[in-house]
Amino acid sequence: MGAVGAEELIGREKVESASGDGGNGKAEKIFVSVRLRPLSEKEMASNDPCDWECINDTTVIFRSSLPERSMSPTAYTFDRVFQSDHTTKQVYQAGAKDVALSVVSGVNSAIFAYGQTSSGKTYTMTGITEYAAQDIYEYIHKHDERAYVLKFSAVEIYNEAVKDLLSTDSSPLRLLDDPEKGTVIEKLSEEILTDWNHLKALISVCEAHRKIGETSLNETSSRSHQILRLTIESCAREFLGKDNSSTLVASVNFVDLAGSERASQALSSGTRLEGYHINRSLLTLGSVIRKLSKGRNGYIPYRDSKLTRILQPSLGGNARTAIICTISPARSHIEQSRHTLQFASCAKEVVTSAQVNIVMSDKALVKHLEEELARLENELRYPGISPTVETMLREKDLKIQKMENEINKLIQQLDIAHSQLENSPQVIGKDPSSRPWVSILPSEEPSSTSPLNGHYVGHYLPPMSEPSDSTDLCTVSATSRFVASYNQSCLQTGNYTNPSPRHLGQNHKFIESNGNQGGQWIGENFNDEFEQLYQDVHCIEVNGAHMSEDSESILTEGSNSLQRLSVTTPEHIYGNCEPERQRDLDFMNANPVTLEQHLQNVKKTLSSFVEAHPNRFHPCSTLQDPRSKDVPLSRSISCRSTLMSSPTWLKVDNTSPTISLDGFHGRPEELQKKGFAWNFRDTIRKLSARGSQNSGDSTSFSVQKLLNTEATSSGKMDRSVDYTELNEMVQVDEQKQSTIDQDTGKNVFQELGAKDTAKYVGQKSTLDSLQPPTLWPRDPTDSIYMEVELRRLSFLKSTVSRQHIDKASTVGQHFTSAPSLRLLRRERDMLCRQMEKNLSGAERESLYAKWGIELDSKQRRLQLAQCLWSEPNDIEHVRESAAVVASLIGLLEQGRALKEMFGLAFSPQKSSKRSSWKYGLSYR
Ligand SMILES: Nc1ncnc2c1ncn2[C@@H]1O[C@H](COP(=O)(O)OP(=O)(O)OP(=O)(O)O)[C@@H](O)[C@H]1O
Repeated sequence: MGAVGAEELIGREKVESASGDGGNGKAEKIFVSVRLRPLSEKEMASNDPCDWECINDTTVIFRSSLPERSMSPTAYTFDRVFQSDHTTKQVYQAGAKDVALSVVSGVNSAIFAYGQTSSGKTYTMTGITEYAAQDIYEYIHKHDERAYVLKFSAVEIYNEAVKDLLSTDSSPLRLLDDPEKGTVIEKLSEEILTDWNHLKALISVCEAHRKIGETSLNETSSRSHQILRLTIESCAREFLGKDNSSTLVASVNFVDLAGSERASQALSSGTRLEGYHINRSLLTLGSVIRKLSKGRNGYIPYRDSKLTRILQPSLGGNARTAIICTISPARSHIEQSRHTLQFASCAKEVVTSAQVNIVMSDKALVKHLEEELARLENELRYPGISPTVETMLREKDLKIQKMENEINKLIQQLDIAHSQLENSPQVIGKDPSSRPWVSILPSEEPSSTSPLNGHYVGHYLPPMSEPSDSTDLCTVSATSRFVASYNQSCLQTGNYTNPSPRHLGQNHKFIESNGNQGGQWIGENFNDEFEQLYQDVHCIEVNGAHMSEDSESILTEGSNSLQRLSVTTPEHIYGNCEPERQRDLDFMNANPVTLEQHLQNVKKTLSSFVEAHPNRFHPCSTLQDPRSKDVPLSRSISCRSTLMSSPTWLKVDNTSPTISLDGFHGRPEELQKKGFAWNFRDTIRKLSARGSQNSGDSTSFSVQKLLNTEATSSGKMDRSVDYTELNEMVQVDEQKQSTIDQDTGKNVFQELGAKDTAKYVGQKSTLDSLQPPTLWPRDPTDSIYMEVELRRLSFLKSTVSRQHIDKASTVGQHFTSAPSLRLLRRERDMLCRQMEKNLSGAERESLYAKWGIELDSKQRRLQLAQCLWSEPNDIEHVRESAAVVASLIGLLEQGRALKEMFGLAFSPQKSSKRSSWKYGLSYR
């Protein structure tokens, strides 16, 4: 049995407690050893042979030369056996020290000496007590971090009377039953030890007081059971005297039992009476040990003797116990020796359950009870689960909760994406002739993606609900984000649950089609009309196909958004879907400020591009023979018409007498030098003056709003476009009616006309306080066009951004692209009318033949209109489409732009229906 330090013991106890034994301590068998003493002089003198021999450290055998005893059991095995030549110190170190020193760790312990009279019990226990006391003091001295208090008490049980060996009063002491402490000896004196010498002195006192007598075997036979109790209290010095301190308290009992004896071995009647009591108490002890060795079932007769009653904790209770059984090797004592060995054999089966005894202060006790309460509650919650598993379960619960929250978020995102996916194709598909660009603004998850902007750069306003519009990109983004997040969650949990086959399936199909087929994103859910819309988009975007690689690199490096402008190639928009998704993800996370910066980048890059490719981007470069195949693709004459109508559009502002033009960039410096700068302020002032005569609040559209929008987007004005601006912009439709001068009944635009417009354009430079763009189209009308377009883009981007924010807080706000489709249909109808009006039959037939339309087929003009822009990757086709459109639109009357041509209803509309105005402008 190796020595175990106090810390190790405490640690072991904690481990055991944590292992789920409920804190009842460690179950441990009594350590039993047997010690053979040498033959006494008397035994040797009588030639009493030695029949017992220790063959090893654990086994003692009986070697009898007598044939009648050879049948008896010959070997006994114990935890340790000591031969006659073993010293008491060796017995102590190997058979008692470990148990004895448990006391310094707060664990009760007991060392027993059991054997027949004169077998060497007192001889052994005296030495063990001394060695143990020495070691205890030595330990205390080595552990200065704790403060120790040692107390000593001693009793003897003589003829079933408990006597205090430290007291001169020989009156017996009563045994009391304490509900917490168990059996306590009433009025037992207890000495606080000062040092080792003090203990030795007290032990000497006990020896002096102990009842001894002379027997036939032992002249100084102990006639009583002696119990020397050393109690040790210890507390960490840092907590000494504090409320939250805790104290370890334990006792070690050194028990020197009286020797069993036969009545014949007693010399007098008095000793026979002592022997009776001794044997009786030892018989009870043997009975208790025997019962305990068979388990704790049934009645344990502790109370049958004062000895077993006092030693109850040490016998299968809260203590570590070691029993040293002493025997005489002499043949003459063979029966007592066998009886002792049988007792030892039972004792080694007895299990005790020692635990660290902690005495707490009230405060510490309260804290401990609270912790204990929490532990018990957890036990109730997780019955039969160890604290370690319980902690793991609690962590798992938290993880599961976190994942559930994440899944809920993802499902919400998926629902949004799904609703967007459903909205777009359904609505658009029902109305194939509507203008598709309308659909971008109502997007449930709008973003300021560049495709939106790109629609307005070309001469032909393409559908805004084309494949890469914000709605669908957001759908892709949201779906991608969902799939990624969901997969991540699944990876973390190891569980794959199908969140929503319907949602995932549809979105997945969408993603696949978008990623693999580029423009064929619509898939089977979209009809031919919508496919046509998509082609229309491409026919504008193919503009970029003319560009050089340099221009493309400018666009690529300049801004992500620019890649979605019409000046990019289709591949930029659709060809590589994955980067688009990532950009959209970024975009969706962007705040309005970021979007504004984004727009700024778009503008800068656009300007750079225009500067780098003035010829190709020249607005009037296509003002040639529209039927010529050499006409470079750019804005058609319809653009020019629109430009001419721009001042009219500006005239609608009549509500802001103090117009702030701080955000207006004005004309390019280059144009100012040429005298082409447009006096924007004067124009506004003039228009405002005219508008002020109109119908008050109904003419609430403010140019300043547009300017502010532009200013915001350009970062020169710290102002974001509020959603209310959209409503105000919507009212511009109503305002358009106000462009009908109330006094004259004439249309203001018509009144100003091209001449006024040209005049304004040709006047002085723009505001002095504003810096013009460094790069700007050289053509004055182009410049105006660009300004208008940029304001439109700003407004749209800001509005979409705002909608993106508002949408999060607005449930059930749905937008459709139906108006857009209607406008597209209207535009085609317009082209059909123009064909009939401006083209002769021969010209039309020529066109039909050229475009592969059978002359006898129905709706040939509509077929031709639908053929336009249908092959965006075919530059020749695009040129021819542009030529046809230019030929049709170019025959329009100057100054009367068609609203279908530019997405802006510059020209006044006669309809007084409020709703028509709203649709006419609010979604552009
Ligand atoms: N291991 C030993 N080595 C040498 N002498 C021993 C040994 N054990 C006991 N003795 C001697 O044997 C005698 C009896 O010992 P001891 O008094 O300790 O017996 P006991 O079991 O206490 O007897 P009792 O029960 O009557 O008190 C003593 O004189 C003691 O010195």
